[in-house]
Amino acid sequence: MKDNVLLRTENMSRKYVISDRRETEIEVLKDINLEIREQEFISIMGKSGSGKTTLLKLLGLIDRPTSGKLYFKGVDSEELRGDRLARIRRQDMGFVYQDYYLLDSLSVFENIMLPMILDHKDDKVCKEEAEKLAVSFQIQNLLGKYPYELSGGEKQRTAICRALVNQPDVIFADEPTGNLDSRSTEIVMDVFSTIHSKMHKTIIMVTHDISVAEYSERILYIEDGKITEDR
Ligand SMILES: Nc1ncnc2c1ncn2[C@@H]1O[C@H](COP(=O)(O)OP(=O)(O)OP(=O)(O)O)[C@@H](O)[C@H]1O
Repeated sequence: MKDNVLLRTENMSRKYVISDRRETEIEVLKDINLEIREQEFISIMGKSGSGKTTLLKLLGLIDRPTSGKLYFKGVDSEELRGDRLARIRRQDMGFVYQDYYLLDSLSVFENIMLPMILDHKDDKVCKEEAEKLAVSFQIQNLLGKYPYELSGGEKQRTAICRALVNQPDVIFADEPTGNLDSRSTEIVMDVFSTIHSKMHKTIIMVTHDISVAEYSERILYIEDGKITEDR
């Protein structure tokens, strides 16, 4: 529901140990305090290596903080493990990446349905939901094609349909326009705007492109692992 807190962090940090001779520790995220509400559209910006993807992975429960707290819908992420964590990631969250990660051996239709198939949903329901999304994002004429036959923008719209098919609350996107030309970027960002304004999803997106970030309502800037601006 709009305005409910979806994700909250308290002094969340992430260190990595680099396996050189001295086992050097680097602190990639430092004491992040953040509240993200349902139905917000947020961009995370910052220089290369500033910690954007690390933050996205922590918020998407792919990685874990090394200290501090992260709460998803009020539940301490430390309590989320095993089947419960896998279910949340499959059903409550959708992921979109710069490189699409579509399976070339499956058709566009099968790629979109994949998360539902993995969730053992009814065949007819899978097909209906995938078709509905394909129509919404104007790729219904591509359903029988294979990913290697698509343009970058078409691949990304397929990946977005796949991320939405289980009707998640939140979409995490890591540089979703990073491989696209300006025309395809515009089409894909219009899709994200629709997902936000008409489908009422929360969107958390990493981008280094300010014109892409301007589609969102809130921009977080990260510098050396700290949030330096939140506007
Ligand atoms: N698994 C890991 N082990 C060790 N260091 C890591 C690991 N993952 C990331 N890092 C380091 O953490 C820092 C932040 O990485 P991150 O990928 O979050 O940056 P980013 O802001 O997304 O960068 P880019 O814009 O280049 O993708 C970098 O210095 C990176 O080398």
